[in-house]
Amino acid sequence: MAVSGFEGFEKRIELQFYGDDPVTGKGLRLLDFFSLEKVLHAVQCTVVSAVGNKYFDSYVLSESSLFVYPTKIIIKTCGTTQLLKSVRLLVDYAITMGLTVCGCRYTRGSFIFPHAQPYPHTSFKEEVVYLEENLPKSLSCKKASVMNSKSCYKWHVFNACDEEHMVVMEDMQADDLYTVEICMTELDRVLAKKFFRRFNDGKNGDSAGKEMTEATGIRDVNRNALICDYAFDPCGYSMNGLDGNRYSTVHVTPEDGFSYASFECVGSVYDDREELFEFLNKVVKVFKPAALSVSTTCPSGHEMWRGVAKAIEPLGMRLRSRAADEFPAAGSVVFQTFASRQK
Ligand SMILES: C[S@+](CC[C@H](N)C(=O)[O-])C[C@H]1O[C@@H](n2cnc3c(N)ncnc32)[C@H](O)[C@@H]1O
Repeated sequence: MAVSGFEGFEKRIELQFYGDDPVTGKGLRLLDFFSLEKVLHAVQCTVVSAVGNKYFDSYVLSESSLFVYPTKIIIKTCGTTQLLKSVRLLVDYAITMGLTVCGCRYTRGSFIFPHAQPYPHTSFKEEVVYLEENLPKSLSCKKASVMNSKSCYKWHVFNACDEEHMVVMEDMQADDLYTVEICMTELDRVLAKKFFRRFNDGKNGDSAGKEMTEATGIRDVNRNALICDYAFDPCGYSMNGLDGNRYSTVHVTPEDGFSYASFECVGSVYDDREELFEFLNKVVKVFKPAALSVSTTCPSGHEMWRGVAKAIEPLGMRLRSRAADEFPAAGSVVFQTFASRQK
């Protein structure tokens, strides 16, 4: 942990591949655990809990989460982890499995303790240079952007894709997927206390995690999800939810002074949107943050951000800023920030 406090804001990378054997259809899910551990060792985190289903494997990490699909991998890490060190290793492992990387998306908010971040996370510029040096040259359609807000929190996005597969990727986007990433700070103190373990509770990380999932209301966000949860000692909480081929994930740093919680989920733009808006509404109620940002990534033209704002505003949150940008193959990213009306 940094001398100052724990950095809750996560770094997130998503790598997309092609070349999966249609017979097994397992792709990256066949990567052995030893190799995954090597990747995580480079990033400086470990697996604390894991569960998979028919569609993907999910891992709760000592610093956030990892999701492995046949042709997609998503790693989200917080603290002072060196997430980008995973890129070269993953691309190389994938080659040995007959898979080729064709897309990369890196996103993060603004760190609370930027000076505690190690290379290559010392600045966004450094991160972009590092990504460009470690991704294959074939990912030539690139764009890096810092999306501003009225507060000190900004949204950093780097996107790269292979020109040859851009059409395929755009088709895949067109068929559907959105990602919603919420970052909450200055959590309600009473609610944040629920993410502290009781002294000598006689539980382990898994059983204490289960208890927190129920006691905090996180279990009610999506009752259909299979949940893999973990409570850290003396405080902190992480969970992955699996609902068919969709994941959701929650991470909590409850310490006063740098409290932070995040929620992320994926889905199809053709799903029932009311369900998503209900999830968002329930999650924000679990934390009642003073400040919140939401980044919505989806195929251009779907305007999911409108409903996202409508779900959050009735919870005593006022929209402070909105920024939008377009990225090759990834579609449109809309970054919205909100502040509690009570502040
Ligand atoms: C890993 S969790 C959740 C991460 C998430 N990105 C976040 O900060 O919201 C981080 C919380 O767990 C606490 N924690 C306790 N032991 C930890 C450990 N061994 N590794 C990482 N975090 C730990 C931290 O102090 C912090 O409150």
